[in-house]
Amino acid sequence: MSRDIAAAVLSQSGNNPAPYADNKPLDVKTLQLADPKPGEVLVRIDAAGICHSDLSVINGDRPRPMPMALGHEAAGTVLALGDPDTRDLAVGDRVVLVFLPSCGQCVQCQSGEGYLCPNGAAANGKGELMHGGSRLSCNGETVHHHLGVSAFATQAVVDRRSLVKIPGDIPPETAALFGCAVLTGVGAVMNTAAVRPGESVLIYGLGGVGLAALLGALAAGAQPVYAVDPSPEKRALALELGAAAAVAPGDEAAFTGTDVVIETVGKAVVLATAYRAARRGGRIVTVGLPNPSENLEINALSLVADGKVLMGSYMGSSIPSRDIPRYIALWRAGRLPVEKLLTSVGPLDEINEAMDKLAAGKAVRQVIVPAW
Ligand SMILES: NC(=O)c1ccc[n+]([C@@H]2O[C@H](COP(=O)([O-])OP(=O)(O)OC[C@H]3O[C@@H](n4cnc5c(N)ncnc54)[C@H](O)[C@@H]3O)[C@@H](O)[C@H]2O)c1
Ligand SMILES: [Zn+2]
Ligand SMILES: [Zn+2]
Repeated sequence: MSRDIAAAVLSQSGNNPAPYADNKPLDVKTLQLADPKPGEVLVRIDAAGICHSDLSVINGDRPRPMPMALGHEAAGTVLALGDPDTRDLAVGDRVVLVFLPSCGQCVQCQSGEGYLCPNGAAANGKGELMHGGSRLSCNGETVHHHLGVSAFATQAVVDRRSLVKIPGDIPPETAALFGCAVLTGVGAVMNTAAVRPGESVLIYGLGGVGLAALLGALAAGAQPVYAVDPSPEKRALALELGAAAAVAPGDEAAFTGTDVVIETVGKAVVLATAYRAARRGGRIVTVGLPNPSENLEINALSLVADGKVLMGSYMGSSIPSRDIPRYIALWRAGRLPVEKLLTSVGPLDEINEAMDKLAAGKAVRQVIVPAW
């Protein structure tokens, strides 16, 4: 059995330069979605955020098999379970979708590092689900899943391990952000860097991920928190959220000597600058996903003589089933006001215009409501 859904599909990547609004690389069309297999779940997508990683598939920075139904940051409602004996999830449950399912069996999963699960990463790279293959097609042609999720759609079939159950009272537009921006940005601060109260933090890039990192740093008691971004509007938002200062790239000299530097831009040259900005003995966490052709140039001696610690952070080094409830608790206490990262809420058929805004740096998190 399969059902018809509406989804935003990319058929060719790397040759779709902005402006997306004129070019319309994403085609909103009808796809066939197969039944969930055992271990999989059919979900109605209630809200889906647009992340730079979606844009990176379109512009070719993240090469993926085509065609692909994009979207990976979402909140939804369980419609059906592939395995009727499932005890930890029921029809009607509200869920957040996460962009890397972990197998639970590999060395990384057994070491509490499911965010590095090679089996989840391999499935994501192939555009398939963990049990193999795709559940999406268009008139008989296979359509690939994006990061095991494909959320710019009215419904999705995903692995059980891509879902975290959440309380039913959180507005879907806010809940969606917990799936990527919050998990990644807050996790980079709290898990990867393990920021302690009173430490100074400098953040490069004030998109959804960088501003979530800023909120996470403040919630962790960091003091002061500085921010760098070329956009005056985003710098103003950072100040409103509690940054001590926010400057344009090139003007951050006054902040050098920070304890922790978080890079959320996705360019190797920015990471090199971020590396230099950390104090001797400081920690630099890199979150941005640059084009795979980019290499990092840092002074090799400095790494030793300055005792700096350079760390990569995928999915905020998170255990989603542990961390999403923690971040929701902080949100409820008013200490992680992630809804302030919402720029707009709109329908699926305006997705190209929304991508255009993201590419132009004019939005933080735009959320699509597929059933608009
Ligand atoms: N590691 C992970 O698990 C993970 C998860 C999600 C996203 N990402 C990556 O994180 C990055 C950020 O994602 P996002 O959705 O927040 O993107 P975004 O486009 O919303 O934000 C990027 C920001 O960087 C700013 N910027 C550009 N050049 C800059 C410079 N020289 N100095 C400082 N700021 C600069 C832009 O103005 C923009 O505000 C992307 O590369 C994305 O692919 C990584
Ligand atoms: Zn993302
Ligand atoms: Zn694993």
